[in-house]
Amino acid sequence: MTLKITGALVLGEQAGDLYVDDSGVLVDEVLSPDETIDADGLVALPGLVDLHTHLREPGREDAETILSGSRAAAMGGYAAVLAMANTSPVTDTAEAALRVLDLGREAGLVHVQPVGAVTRGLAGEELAELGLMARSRAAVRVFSDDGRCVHDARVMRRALEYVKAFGGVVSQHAQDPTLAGPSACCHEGEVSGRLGLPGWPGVAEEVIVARDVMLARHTGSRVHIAHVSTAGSVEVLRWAKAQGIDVTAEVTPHHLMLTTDLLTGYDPTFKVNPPLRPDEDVEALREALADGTIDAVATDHAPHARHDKEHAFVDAAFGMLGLETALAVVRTALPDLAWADIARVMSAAPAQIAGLEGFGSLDLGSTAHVVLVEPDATVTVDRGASVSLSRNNPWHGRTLRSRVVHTVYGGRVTVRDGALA
Ligand SMILES: NC(=O)N[C@@H](CC(=O)O)C(=O)O
Ligand SMILES: [Zn+2]
Ligand SMILES: [Zn+2]
Repeated sequence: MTLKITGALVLGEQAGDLYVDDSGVLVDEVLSPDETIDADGLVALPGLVDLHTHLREPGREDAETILSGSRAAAMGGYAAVLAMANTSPVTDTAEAALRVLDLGREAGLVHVQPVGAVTRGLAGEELAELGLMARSRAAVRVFSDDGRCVHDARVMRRALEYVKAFGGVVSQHAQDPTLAGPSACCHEGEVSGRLGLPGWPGVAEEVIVARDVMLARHTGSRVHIAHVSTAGSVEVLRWAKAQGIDVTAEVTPHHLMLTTDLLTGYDPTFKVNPPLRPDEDVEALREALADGTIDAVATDHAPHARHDKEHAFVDAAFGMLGLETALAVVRTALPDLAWADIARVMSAAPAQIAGLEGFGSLDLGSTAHVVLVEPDATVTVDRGASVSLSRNNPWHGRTLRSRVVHTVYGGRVTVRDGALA
C-alpha cells in the first residue's frame, strides 16, 4: 500500500508532497500511489509521541484498554505512547512489559511502549526487574513509579545507577509524601483555603526535583521529571541544565492552560496530580516550554470510570483525559509557538528521551508516522464524542484551536478526515 500526501505545509513551512512506499517508509517519490491524501492547507508534523499515558490495562479495563487508549492516541495524532506501569498487576517484570507491548501491536494503531516500574509493586522499596525488562523484546528504557514518588533517596540513587548501564532513564513523579499529606487533593494556597480543601504546596514537588537533579549529577545518570507543575521546579531545572546535569522534563497540556480557580465549583473533573496551580506557575511553564527548559509535552492521559470520579472532591480519583486534545491545547495555550517547535516538544524530543528509534522525524528514509493538522480550525470539545472509555474530560465545552485531520502510522492511515479509519 503506497501513499501520496499532496500540498502539506511540512513542519508549517513550505508546501510539498510526501510519499510513502509499500514498506511504510518516507521516500522522494512513488509513481502511482494506491492512495492520495489532499493535504492542501494542512500542516504535516511527525507522528506525536507521548511520554506519559495511562492505558489502565491490565486491571481497569472499565476505564480504558490498550485498544481504546490507542484509538484516542491515533485521534490525537499520536504514533507512539509510553504506557505507565501503575496497572494491576503493575508492569514490574519482563512478562508484564511484553504483554503490554503485544496488546499494543494487536491494536495496531500506535506503538505502545511499556514503561517499567522502578520498584516492585510500586511499593518504593525493592527495585523491580529493571535489567530483565530492558533486555527483553520490549526493550524498556523508561522506568517510573508514576502515581507515586520514588521518595527514598537511596532507592532513587540505586535505580539511577542501574539504568545507566543500558541508557535508561527514571521518570520521577516528584511529590514528597511528607509534604503532600495523604488527604491533599489540590494546590495549597488561597483557593484551597477558601474552599476548605486540604492542599499540597509547590515545594513538595520542588524539593524532589532538586534532590533528583543532584542524584543525577552524583550518579552521572539520566533523570526525567514527569508533569512539572511549578515555577520553582522550572528554576531548579534551568539551573541544573546550565550545570550540564542530564535532566529532562515534561509538562502536561492541562498545566499549560488550566488554573486552580477552576476548583471553585468542586468539580472532580479538575482534580489531578499534580494539582492545577495558580496563574504564575502556568505562565512560568509556558515560558519554560518555549525556551527549552522543559523538553516535552506529555499528556498524562488518566482515564477514570464514573464510579471513581463522581464523588465529593476529596474522595474522587486524580486524573484527566488528554490524548485527543493535547495538540489543540498546546496550539491554543502557545499560539506563537512555531510548528517546528511543536514537532520538537511533542514528537522529536519525547522520542529521544524515551530512546524510541524511528519516531520524531519526517526526513526521507524515516518510517512514515505523520499527522496532518488543520492549523486554524476551531473546535468545541464534546466529551461524548471521545473514543476513550472514560468521560473525565476537563476540556468539555471549551473551544480549542487546530484540529487533527489525518494520522498515518507506519505508512497506514489510522485516522482519516477526523475519524478512525
Ligand atoms: N495524574 C493523575 O492525576 N493520575 C494518574 C497518576 C499520576 O500521573 O500521578 C493516574 O494514574 O490516574
Ligand atoms: Zn504522576
Ligand atoms: Zn501519570
